[in-house]
This record gives sequence, structure tokens and C-alpha cells, in this order.
Amino acid sequence: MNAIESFSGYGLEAPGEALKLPARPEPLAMKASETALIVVDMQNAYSTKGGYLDLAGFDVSSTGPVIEKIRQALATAHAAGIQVIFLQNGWDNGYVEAGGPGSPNWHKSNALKTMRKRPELAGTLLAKGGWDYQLVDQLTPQPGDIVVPKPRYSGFFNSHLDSTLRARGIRNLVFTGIATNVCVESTLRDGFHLEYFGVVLADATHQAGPEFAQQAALYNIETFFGWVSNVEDFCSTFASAEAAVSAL
Ligand SMILES: NC(=O)N/C=C\C(=O)O
Repeated sequence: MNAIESFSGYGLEAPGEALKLPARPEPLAMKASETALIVVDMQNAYSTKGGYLDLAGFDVSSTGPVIEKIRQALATAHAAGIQVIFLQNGWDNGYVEAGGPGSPNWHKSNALKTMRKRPELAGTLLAKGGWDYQLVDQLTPQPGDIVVPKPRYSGFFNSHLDSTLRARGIRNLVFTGIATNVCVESTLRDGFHLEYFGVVLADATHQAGPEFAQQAALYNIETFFGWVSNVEDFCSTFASAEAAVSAL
């Protein structure tokens, strides 16, 4: 019996059968009705040439397969009745939400730093309404999906993510998106401290920076904050929930 199997719930029994997702360091039992698929920041900024990460000098040349893996995970989540949540990172076009010099974000954000270094880019990176901020065309939210804007790396800060999840009785968060070592890991870590069970689908994520950053993030998650699985196992595990939903 793993940690989740021994948990008795909120007092209200969530519908559906608990399925066992193969994961490291051990399988995880989850009900589709208590699970959300979180798609982290799949915006032009993070996965498209000419977007913020590319302009700031990060390699985005191998994000294509990640988009495809996320599409597969989304198809399974939709069919299985798993709530899909898209996180979308950025700020108002006046950058008030980014914080001024009194905020560490103003000093550390490579988007803000890149715009300060290259004034011709001012107002273009991660600004609401702009191309850079938009979700990539291949991953358009479907009816019923929820988009949660966020102004910091962690999806739990200055956002409605926590209340959105709690209101739906969701306690398992399945993570995909970019970047594994920044917004994915930050959100999963904060989720851990808020008592959510976080699992990352490694092949549906990509790091910002060298490959060792991906490995380090996955190591941290597997060892300290959550679980690591992959898209194939996610899809085959929830195929039976899919069958149950289509039989309704
Ligand atoms: N989505 C992310 O992981 N973002 C990483 C860096 C940034 O937003 O500056």
C-alpha cells in the first residue's frame, strides 16, 4: 500500500476507481476525479524560436517532441475526465505585475533582463496580449479546460490555482510543460507544501539550460518532492478511466 492508498479522503468519497500509475520511486494510486493535468507555460516564450527563452540564449530546438507528448497526455486526460489546467506565465503590458526594482523577480527574470539589455524588445516579452505570451498553437485549451495566469515561477503565487484545485477536490497534480527546472519544479514544490501529490511526466517536460538541469530537477522531484513518470504510462493507466467515462 502506498501513501495515497492509505489516505481516506476529505470525508466525501470521490467517484471512480483508484488507478495505479507506474512512477519512480514507487507507483502512485490516483483517481481521475481527484487529479489535474497541469500544462505549465506552453507559450511561444518558452518553446518557439524567436520567443523569450530563445532570445535570452536558451536552446529551444528540441521542444517539438515535448509538445507532441503533451498533446498525447491531453487527449488521455480529456477522455478520462481529468481536469486540465493550463498555466500561463507573464504580466500586464505595463509590467506592473512583474514588480519593480524592489522585487527579486525584476532582478532575476531573464525576460526582464533581456528587454533591459535590448531596448528594441521592450514591451514584447511575456506581456499579456502579445505573441510571446500566447499558448502555442498546437496546445489550444478545449471547453472545460481552465487557464490560470501566473506572474511568478510558482503557479501557486498570486494566482487562483490553489482555490481552483480545492474547489474541485483535486489532490493529485500531473505536471507537463516548460521549464522542468524552473516553473514546473517551483509549482510542484509549492504544491508539496500545500499537501498536493505531484508527479511529473518527464518526457513531456523540457529544461531551461543544460541537460543536467533536467536531470537535477527530476532527481529532486523523485527524491524529495514527488514522483516521476512518463506519458506512455500515464496514457495506459488512464485508458481504463477513459473506458469508464465513455460508458456513462
Ligand atoms: N516557465 C518557466 O519555467 N519559466 C522559466 C523562466 C522564466 O520565466 O524566466
